[in-house]
Amino acid sequence: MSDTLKREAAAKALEDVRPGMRLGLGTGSTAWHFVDLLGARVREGLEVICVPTSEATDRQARDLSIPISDLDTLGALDLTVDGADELDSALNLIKGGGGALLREKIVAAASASMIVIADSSKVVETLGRFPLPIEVNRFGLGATRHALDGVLKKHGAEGEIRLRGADGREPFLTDGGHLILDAFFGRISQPEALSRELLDIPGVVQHGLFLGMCSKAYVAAPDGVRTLLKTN
Ligand SMILES: O=C(CO)[C@H](O)[C@H](O)COP(=O)(O)O
Repeated sequence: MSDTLKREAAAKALEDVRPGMRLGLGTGSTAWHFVDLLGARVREGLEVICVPTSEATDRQARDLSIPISDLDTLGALDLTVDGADELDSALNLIKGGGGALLREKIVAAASASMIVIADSSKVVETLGRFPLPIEVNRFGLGATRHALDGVLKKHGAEGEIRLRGADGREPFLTDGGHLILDAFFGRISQPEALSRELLDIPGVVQHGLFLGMCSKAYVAAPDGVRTLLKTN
């Protein structure tokens, strides 16, 4: 997606921000634009308090003098604005392409509402074309992979599981010091069941399926920004 479209979706989400809000700040190239635009509003006098979902967003927000706090202090948030790798018409999401899924899910779950900003290429009929990021503990990786293989098979996965960043280099480590396994499903026809089965594996810390968490999405296309609302 072009930076212009990312910025347009981000600008639309900024219209939902009210003075005094406790905000969750997402991670990724689309969320970057939201934080950038928010920084400009804060410079103009908007008062908000924010919890970033990654070290990268934390740095960006601090550089822009956006007031930062944490969930230990605030406990709950009013709104989180974040990007997504895929979203369907029920506003179920795949997230974690940037590796921040654990903090993103903790922050979104602590928020009264979550808005996703994305371009129309991220909208899919069925989730799963984008490889599902699964955050796992380093300990017992072989056993975790073995258990995951069984879950992938049961859910008719079209592809395999890949350790992120492992091609000849050190594997990618999340902000929490965990590994990411990317699982190539092709299509995920039973996301709720899959979510439960993944979380039943002890080595799985969290996965990138965000089900029923997003209340609204701003989807940018060359002919404008569409608003999608959660229906149920
Ligand atoms: O989940 C994420 C990071 O963990 C991102 O929100 C997702 O990867 C989308 O990123 P981008 O806006 O760069 O396409």
